[in-house]
Amino acid sequence: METDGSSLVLGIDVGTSSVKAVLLDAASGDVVHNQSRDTRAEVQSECGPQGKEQEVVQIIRALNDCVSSLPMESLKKVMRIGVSGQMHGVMFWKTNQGCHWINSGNLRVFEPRDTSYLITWEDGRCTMDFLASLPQPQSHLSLATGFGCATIFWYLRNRPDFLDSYDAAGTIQDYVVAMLCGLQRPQMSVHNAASWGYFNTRSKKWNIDILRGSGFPVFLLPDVVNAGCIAGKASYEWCGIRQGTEVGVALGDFQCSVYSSSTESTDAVLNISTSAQLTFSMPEGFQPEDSPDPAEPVAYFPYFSDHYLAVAASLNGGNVLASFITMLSDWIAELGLDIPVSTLYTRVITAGLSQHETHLTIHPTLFGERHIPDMLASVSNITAAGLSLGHVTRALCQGIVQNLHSMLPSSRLQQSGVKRLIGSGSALSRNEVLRQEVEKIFPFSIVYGKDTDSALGAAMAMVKQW
Ligand SMILES: Nc1ncnc2c1ncn2[C@@H]1O[C@H](COP(=O)(O)OP(=O)(O)O)[C@@H](O)[C@H]1O
Ligand SMILES: O=C(CO)[C@@H](O)[C@H](O)[C@H](O)[C@H](O)COP(=O)(O)O
Repeated sequence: METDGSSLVLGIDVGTSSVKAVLLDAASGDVVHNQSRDTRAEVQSECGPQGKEQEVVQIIRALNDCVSSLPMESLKKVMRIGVSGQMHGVMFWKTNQGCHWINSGNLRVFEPRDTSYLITWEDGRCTMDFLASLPQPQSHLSLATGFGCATIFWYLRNRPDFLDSYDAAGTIQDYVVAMLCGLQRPQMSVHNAASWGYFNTRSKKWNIDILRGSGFPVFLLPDVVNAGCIAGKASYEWCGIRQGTEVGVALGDFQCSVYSSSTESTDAVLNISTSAQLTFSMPEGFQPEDSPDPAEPVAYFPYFSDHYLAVAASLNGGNVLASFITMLSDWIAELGLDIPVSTLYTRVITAGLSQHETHLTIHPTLFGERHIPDMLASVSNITAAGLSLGHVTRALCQGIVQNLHSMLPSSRLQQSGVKRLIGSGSALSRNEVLRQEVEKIFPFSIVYGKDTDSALGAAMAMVKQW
């Protein structure tokens, strides 16, 4: 990218709990501003507690608010926009009718129109029996519940009328790019296509024949392009960013968190946000085995320039702590009291810090794991002396880190040449107990990034021409 010393790149991350935005000075590589907003978008799913859905209007309002709170004079200098977000999920809309552009104060913003909810990566509606009834993908990645194609198959088999209302689909971040650029057909990067299932990362093509043969609505599959490509230009001025600004195809959030934080090939990245991932980069030329082992906790996801990342992607990260806080908050309310959630986080973390060790053992897999969906959470070694808030918080944080470590142990990282661990994600940066547990278990030097890592990675990927 040509820079004149005043060019800024906007990076956005549409996460499961919050949206983040950073402004990166393309010439110096400095972050000049950043913002985040909680989305609070979760809605009841028609599938009951197994379903995990989010209100798209709520997410986009948080995004508009987050971006427009950046300084106006800086937004006017934005030359490119990079977008990342929560992978695997799917939402639906109608071509050319997915949003309307409105005035909000003196700014132009877009509002979703007649879209579905976003069915997220946390969605559990596809049982093992249901997944076993689907055609075998031709991909090195196993299919799991919460993956876009599995969710579309679920609608096809259980609510075919639902799909009749739509002719376009994508992840939430693909939707954002499609709306910003007014795309006729959504585009999807190989990062997000791989996260939907039924995608072959070697040929970079959907398993069209297999899908079509099972009656899958293949017209809903976005056009796939390489990560790092430009998807189009902003069709309107947005939050003060000028019309015509280039917008990159949406990227995966975990690839972007690695891109912003890992500087050496011998780095591993541990990201804890709503979910958690431990990942390192595979050497150039690495190609995964053609077919997956469903019991293997480490998967290989496409990165940039035909590289792969080995990743242990846990479904149990900050969401486990958030569930603990919700449980406490509900109990407190039932007892007739009221403590704000932010105060609960602070007090719980303070209590955990005062308890350095515990014999209490919490296996925290409230949400199962993709390689063992039926293994739920458990607590053991409970003694009367180990019931304080400090013991429980310490054991919970220890459990989250140990669970991830059991999926990708230090020994395997060392054998792969890892020498340093980079910690990222706001659940980690805001929780010292979690950081202490990371430092106890991993025998590497550890460096912490900032909580806008994926948004920063999305911006950095747009500075570099892939
Ligand atoms: N006040 C807080 N203090 C510490 N941790 C928090 C606080 N609020 C939320 N969290 C943690 O941060 C997680 C969400 O992180 P975030 O980076 O916003 O997620 P995402 O990138 O998935 O949108 C929550 O699941 C929770 O564990
Ligand atoms: O499952 C994977 C990768 O396979 C995930 O880790 C991937 O990064 C997803 O986007 C996350 O689960 C959601 O990200 P976040 O909102 O927790 O940051």
